[in-house]
Amino acid sequence: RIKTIVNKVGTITNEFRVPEFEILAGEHNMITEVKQYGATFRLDYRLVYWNSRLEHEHKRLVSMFQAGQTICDMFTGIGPFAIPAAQKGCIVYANDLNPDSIHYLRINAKINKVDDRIYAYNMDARKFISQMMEVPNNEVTLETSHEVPILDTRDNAESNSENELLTVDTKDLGDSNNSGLEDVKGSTRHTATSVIAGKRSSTSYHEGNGEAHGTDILEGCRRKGSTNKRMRGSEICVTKTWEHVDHVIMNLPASAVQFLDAFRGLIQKKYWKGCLPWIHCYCFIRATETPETIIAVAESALNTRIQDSTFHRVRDVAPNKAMYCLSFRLPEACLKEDSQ
Ligand SMILES: C[S@@+](CC[C@H](N)C(=O)[O-])C[C@H]1O[C@@H](n2cnc3c(N)ncnc32)[C@H](O)[C@@H]1O
Repeated sequence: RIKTIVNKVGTITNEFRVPEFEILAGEHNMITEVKQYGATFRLDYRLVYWNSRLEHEHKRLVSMFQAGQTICDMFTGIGPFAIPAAQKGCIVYANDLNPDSIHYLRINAKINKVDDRIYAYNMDARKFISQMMEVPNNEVTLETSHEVPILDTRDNAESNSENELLTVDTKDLGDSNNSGLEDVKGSTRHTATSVIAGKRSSTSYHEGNGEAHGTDILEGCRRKGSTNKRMRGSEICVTKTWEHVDHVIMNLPASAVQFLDAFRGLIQKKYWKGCLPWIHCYCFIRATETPETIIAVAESALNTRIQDSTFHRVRDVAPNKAMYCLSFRLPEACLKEDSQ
């Protein structure tokens, strides 16, 4: 079944992290399908980033997520975190600057039948995360000129789906605390409000230790009764990203740490409910560096101290360079006070 044999040449230097390949034999066609933990990913190796060596890491991170949680994936690629997270019952806001990645993300969401749980965005990661956390004037609309909602869109990028409606059927929603839904339905502008499976926490963010009626940092915000299975339609309710996000994924190891400044004063304290999000920020550590070096850069970007961070060694990428995942809960000091 092998149709094309390629050799990776050079090092990745371009913005979209797309490697260069030379074709050694076979068809000059780089579109293929790969499988990871039961999900299928279609991609064109000439146009998008893909690395099968990250399979375990994709699996490890997604294993931390619970059904019903809200995930923001700032550098999603073709969706190797986003798709399994959605399969697990999370609602995922997935962004990438590369339009071809978003094209394949949408295709893959459909192939894996999770296009009702993934919202795709094609913009710079800083703009994306600030848009996610922006409280709309009337809590209804957001500026979404580059947004590509997967819901109700067609199979290919030529479908001009960017401006299509996101229509949300409100009739089965049991949660009465859904201001804005009426306006979402039929609105010509999509909001960051989305219908998700699972009951969301209605606890407000509390000053002090930053915990919302929780104990252990990972378990503290898990919703009661949530499982790893997809939720039933009858459990559908509504989330707003400016009120609560559970996890933020930042897999751009060469520079993700530098994007952490985007979180300074980003979340408005008075709207936020529950625990602050976990940030999973990938980075490279060279032989001359230590985890403390990276923490110092991260703290400088956030302009505050990070408590209880963990470093997970993902893989060695070169003799003197390893890829790590730095995980921590966003510090309380990053919240925007009412008066700011
Ligand atoms: C290392 S890849 C990771 C992709 C995917 N998360 C994975 O695990 O395969 C990084 C991705 O970030 C995207 N990217 C690079 N700069 C970006 C930016 N400023 N904003 C948003 N995405 C960006 C690239 O197009 C690429 O798809």
